[in-house]
Amino acid sequence: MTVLLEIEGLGISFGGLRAVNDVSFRVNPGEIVSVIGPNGAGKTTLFNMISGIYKPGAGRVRLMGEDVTGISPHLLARRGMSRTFQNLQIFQSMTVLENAVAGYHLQESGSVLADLLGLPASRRRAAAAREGARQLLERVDLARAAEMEAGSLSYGALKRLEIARALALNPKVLLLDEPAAGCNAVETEEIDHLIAEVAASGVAILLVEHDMKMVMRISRHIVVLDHGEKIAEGDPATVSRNPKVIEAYLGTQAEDAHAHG
Ligand SMILES: Nc1ncnc2c1ncn2[C@@H]1O[C@H](COP(=O)(O)OP(=O)(O)OP(=O)(O)O)[C@@H](O)[C@H]1O
Repeated sequence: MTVLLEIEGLGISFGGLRAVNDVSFRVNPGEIVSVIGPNGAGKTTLFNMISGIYKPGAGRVRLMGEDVTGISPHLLARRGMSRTFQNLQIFQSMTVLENAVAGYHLQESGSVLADLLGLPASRRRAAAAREGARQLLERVDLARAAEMEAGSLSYGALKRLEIARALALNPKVLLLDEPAAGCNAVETEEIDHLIAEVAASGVAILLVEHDMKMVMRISRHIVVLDHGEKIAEGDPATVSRNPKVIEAYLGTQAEDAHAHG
């Protein structure tokens, strides 16, 4: 089977702090892999290295076998990796449809001048983007909200809109940064279904998520970080029984209790 995303020995330091050290794992087509770990474990930093926001100090990122280490996020998007952000990147005063259309801009190779002049090729591109965006909204169950202002959507719907926008690039690999953060149980379940459906279409999904129930429910494979190191990986049942994992989580609870008590 083709490995879609391969992380090998990834590491980075900030000043003297090793935020991530020697982390390796793979994500295959159709797989949902989650990265978990206590606060400050290095999850966001790892994500930022994979998605080209930080240049790794060590290690390689391979996308469909090609070395893409340190390539900028928009070039990665064109090569088949797209991501969502923990803090929503939705344009609140635009309509839901316009937000979905915005997802197509990264894909466009035509010139800005051609767009300004309204040349036939750019008009065709705009029409295709609108049509694609409508289909995406169907897929994330937001078709009926297409003409609404994005700012008026519920939080769960906004999260689905953000996933729709990432899907506009037709990614092979999708990185989701806390897709269920701030969502209630019903919204989380809707996002669960959407992620499972996207994975079933063959996309490799990597997610960082604090909602442990969701992680255990939907992940095929879990990578556990603590203090920047990979301390365990495996299927949900194996990982949740691992003494190192239990200790890492209980350890932070004890530190928190100490800090607050
Ligand atoms: N830009 C930065 N400069 C300096 N230190 C950083 C930077 N980004 C992260 N760190 C440090 O690196 C470590 C890992 O942080 P990171 O945010 O990746 O953890 P996390 O697992 O995502 O945490 P959380 O669950 O709280 O989001 C922490 O000690 C953090 O303080």
